[in-house]
Amino acid sequence: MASSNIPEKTIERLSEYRRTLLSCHKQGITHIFSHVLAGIHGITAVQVRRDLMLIGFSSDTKKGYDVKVLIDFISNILDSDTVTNIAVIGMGHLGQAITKYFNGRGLKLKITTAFDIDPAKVGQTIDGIPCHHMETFEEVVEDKDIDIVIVSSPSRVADELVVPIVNAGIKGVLNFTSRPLNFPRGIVVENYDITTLLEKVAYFVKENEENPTDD
Ligand SMILES: NC(=O)c1ccc[n+]([C@@H]2O[C@H](COP(=O)([O-])OP(=O)(O)OC[C@H]3O[C@@H](n4cnc5c(N)ncnc54)[C@H](O)[C@@H]3O)[C@@H](O)[C@H]2O)c1
Repeated sequence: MASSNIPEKTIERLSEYRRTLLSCHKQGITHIFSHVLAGIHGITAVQVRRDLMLIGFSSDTKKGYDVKVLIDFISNILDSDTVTNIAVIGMGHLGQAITKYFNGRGLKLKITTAFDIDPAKVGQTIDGIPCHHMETFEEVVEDKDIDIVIVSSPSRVADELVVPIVNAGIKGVLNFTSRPLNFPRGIVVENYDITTLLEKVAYFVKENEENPTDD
């Protein structure tokens, strides 16, 4: 996906660790051992320590990691200095669900804008987000300083969105349609196809049933 010294899977785990750490911090927990963090995420303590070593974090004390220090350390790696503005393309069921879920979480990522073609949605404010027509995509992206888009349009129109996204200078795309999208180098893209993921789960369930293990 992106060019980075830190592997993609580690980045995903760092984001997951941070959510756990934030929840600990909220509960007043000040320290956490690597094996506890590992247990919560269903991985080994070695994996947690390896991930944290990769980002240069090594202040494991007798009491475990300092939760607040680790949150700040991971945030320095994951977050930009400023808020990153995100737009949703296709403000239907999924687009609205993602917006509701995501905003108000105090992250450095914020969905600020939506695009659609439905006259009933264009010009409206949906869940606090103004919805613009796709025809105005390039100018609105520039005006609202949008860096990332979430594609939740119908799959059949996903291909048509590639050129406008590139032309508008979008830097990252999270695509939820069942149509995998490719972009020129330099644009980070993650295709999240729920059917593929579900079929993968079902396959391994079948495998487990056919070849049960003792543990
Ligand atoms: N709903 C889910 O749980 C779910 C889960 C995983 C993936 N998906 C995928 O997400 C996508 C959206 O699903 P949904 O259920 O929200 O559909 P939906 O029909 O509720 O929403 C699609 C929205 O996209 C808009 N749209 C149509 N053409 C457009 C265009 N050219 N540019 C911008 N917007 C356009 C429509 O007006 C509508 O508001 C689909 O590709 C679907 O396969 C949906």
